[in-house]
Amino acid sequence: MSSLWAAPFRTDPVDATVSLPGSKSQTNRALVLSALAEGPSRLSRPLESRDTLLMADALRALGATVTADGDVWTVEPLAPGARDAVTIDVGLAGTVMRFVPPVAALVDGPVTFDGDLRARERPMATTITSLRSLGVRVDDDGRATMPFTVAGVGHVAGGTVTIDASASSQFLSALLLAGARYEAGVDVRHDGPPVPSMPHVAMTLTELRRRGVTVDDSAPGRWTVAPGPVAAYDTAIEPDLSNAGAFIAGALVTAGRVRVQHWPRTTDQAGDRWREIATAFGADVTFEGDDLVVSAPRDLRGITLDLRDEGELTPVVAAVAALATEPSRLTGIAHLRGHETDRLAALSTEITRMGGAVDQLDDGLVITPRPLHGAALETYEDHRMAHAAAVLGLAVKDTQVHDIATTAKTYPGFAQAWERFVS
Ligand SMILES: O=C(O)C1=C[C@@H](OP(=O)(O)O)[C@@H](O)[C@H](O)C1
Ligand SMILES: C=C(OP(=O)(O)O)C(=O)O
Repeated sequence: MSSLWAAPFRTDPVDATVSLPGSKSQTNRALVLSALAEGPSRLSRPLESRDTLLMADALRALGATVTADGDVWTVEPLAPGARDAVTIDVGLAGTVMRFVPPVAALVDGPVTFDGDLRARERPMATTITSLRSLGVRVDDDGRATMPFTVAGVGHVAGGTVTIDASASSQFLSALLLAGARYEAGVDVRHDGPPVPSMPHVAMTLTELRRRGVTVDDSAPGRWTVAPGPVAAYDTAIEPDLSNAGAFIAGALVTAGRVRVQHWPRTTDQAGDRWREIATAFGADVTFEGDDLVVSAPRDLRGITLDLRDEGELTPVVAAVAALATEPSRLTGIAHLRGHETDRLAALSTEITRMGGAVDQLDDGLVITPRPLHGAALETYEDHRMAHAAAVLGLAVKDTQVHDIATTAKTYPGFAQAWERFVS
C-alpha cells in the first residue's frame, strides 16, 4: 500500500511567489548532446530528479562522465573503444527510453534497456524498427518493447528512415539528437497522424543548432540532420514551465495570485502555453520584470482547447476544469494513453471519484463541473496525476493523495514546495 498524503485545503486565495527547478526536457537534451559532443560541456541549474539522474546514469553506463559541483554539472563525452555489456534502467522516463537507444547504437558493445513495469507498456516499437532501418542490430525476442538489446558496433550507417511518430514526438527527437554522429546523418520522414508535442521537437532543433549541427526542417513532415561533429556547449537550464502549471492552477482554483520567478520571454517549452491557458480560464496574466504574475478571478470559465502540442499539461488543466463554472473540452490528446499511465482514463476515474462528471473522447476529455467531495486519489506512478490531485485537494476538503512521492520523477520536494506555496 502506498502512503496517503493529506492534501492542503484552503478557502481563501493563495498569494505566493514560486521559484521552480529546471526543465526536464532541456536537462535531458543537454545531457545527451553533451555526451555526443567533441569536448566537455557544462549545464548550470540542471533539474536533479529521477528522470534526469536516470539519464545521467544511462550515459555513464555508455562511457560518458557526469559530475556535479553545486548546481553545475560537467559532462565529458563518450569515449570510443569496445565496452562490456551493460543494462540501462530507464525507470519510467520517456526521454531515457527513447533518446538513449540511438546513442547506445554508437557504442561498441551490447546495451540492454529495461525499466519500470509500466515502462514495458509504453510505445517503443518505433525506436526499435527505426534503428534497424538505420543499420543497427536490435534484439527484442519479437517483443517490440523492453527489455531489448542494442547490439552496437561503434558506428551507425544512418540515412533515410520513415517513422510514424504520432504516438510520441520522442521517437523523432531521439533520431535527430543522435543523427549527426551517424555516417550519413539522418533523413527522417513522418508518415501517420500528426506528431504531438511539436514544441518539444522545436526544442530538439534549437539545442542541435546551438551545438553547430545542421538541421533542415523546411519540408513538412521531414527532418534532415547532416553528419558532423556536435560542438561542446555550456548551457543554463530554464525553470520547468510544465511544472509551473500546478502552482498557476493553485492560484486559479483559489481566486488567488502567483508570481512565478524567472519565466523566460522566449522559450521552446510546452509549458509556456500556461499563459494562454490561464487567460482562457479568465485570469489576468502579465510579465513583471523577469517574473510571470497570474491573478485569478472568483469564477473560472470553461475552456475549449486542443492540447496536442502540450499534452503533458493536461492533468493539471483537467483538475482546474473540474473546478470551473462551465464545461471544458480538451482534445488532440489520444497519445496521452501511452504516457506514464493512460491519463485520459486516470483523469476520468479520479475526477469521477470526487463526484465530478467526465466523458472520455477518443482523443480527449469533456469535463463538466459538479460539486466535488474529498476522496483518496490514486496517482498511478504519474507525477502529473499527483500535481492534479494536489490542485483538486486545495479546493476540495478532505482530499488525500496516494504516493505523492511519485512527483520525484521531475520535481523532488514537490509536496514541501506545495505546502509552502499554500501556507
Ligand atoms: O521530448 C520531450 O522532452 C518530451 C516530449 C513529450 O512526449 P510525447 O510526445 O510522448 O507526448 C512530452 O509529453 C514529454 O513530457 C517530454
Ligand atoms: C509524458 C511525460 O513524460 P515522459 O518524458 O516520461 O514521456 C510527462 O512528463 O508528462
